[in-house]
Amino acid sequence: MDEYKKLIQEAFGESSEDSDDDDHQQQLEGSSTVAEAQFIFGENPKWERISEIKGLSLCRDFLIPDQQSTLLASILQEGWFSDASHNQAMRFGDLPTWAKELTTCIREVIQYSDYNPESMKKDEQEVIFPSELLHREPLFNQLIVNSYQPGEGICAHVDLMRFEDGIALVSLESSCVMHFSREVANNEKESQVRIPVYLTPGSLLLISGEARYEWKHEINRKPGFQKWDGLEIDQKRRTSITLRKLCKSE
Ligand SMILES: O=C(O)CCC(=O)C(=O)O
Ligand SMILES: [Fe+2]
Repeated sequence: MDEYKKLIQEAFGESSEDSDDDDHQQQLEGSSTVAEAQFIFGENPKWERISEIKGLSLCRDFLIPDQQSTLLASILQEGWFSDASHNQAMRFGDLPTWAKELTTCIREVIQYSDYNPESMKKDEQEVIFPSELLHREPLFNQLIVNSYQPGEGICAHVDLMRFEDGIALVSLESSCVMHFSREVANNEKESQVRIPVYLTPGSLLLISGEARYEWKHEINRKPGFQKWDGLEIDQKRRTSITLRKLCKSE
């Protein structure tokens, strides 16, 4: 992050870190620059490793509340969910401007976080997002927006093989617990390991490698599943954005 700050100061002078609400509001609307990324991510976006699952990284403070509102407004403006019976929208190829902007933000938050690939061992470098995936063009060309009403979830699944490795998931509105699960052989008996991941509004979850191919993920709304720190989550509407890249042969 220090390198990043130096870069911004060189390019835009000391005052480039000053920001007000208007600056925040504009981030997802216009084209992104290095300076803008600073406003979006605040000082130090922190990454959490989900230690049991290789290839799963969570950045809880990816979008500040103003950014979450702007992003949600852009989604609502698409009109996809104006009919209450619609709860999912899909786009392929040329994504809406706000989704391209979000993609730029995702690339930048990975590149400019405290995490420093040069000083890491090879296997640690894979923790956030493999660099060959981060530098592909486009990073993502498929988008799904899900709008979940209280009580709605998604069954355990591995994302389709028609999508490449490297998936990003941004959460808005109500928090939820996503469970990652897989079967393991234990003394010749199969058992299931299930790891809960708490997705708060504005968080970014990156899924690659083992997390993408060897673990299923689900949002189970049955009683007992939506609990965190012993407390039942107050479920309201939740909106999620999934960004992926289609395999070339498709
Ligand atoms: O809504 C979510 O957070 C997950 C969506 C998902 O798993 C998918 O679109 O494949
Ligand atoms: Fe999925």
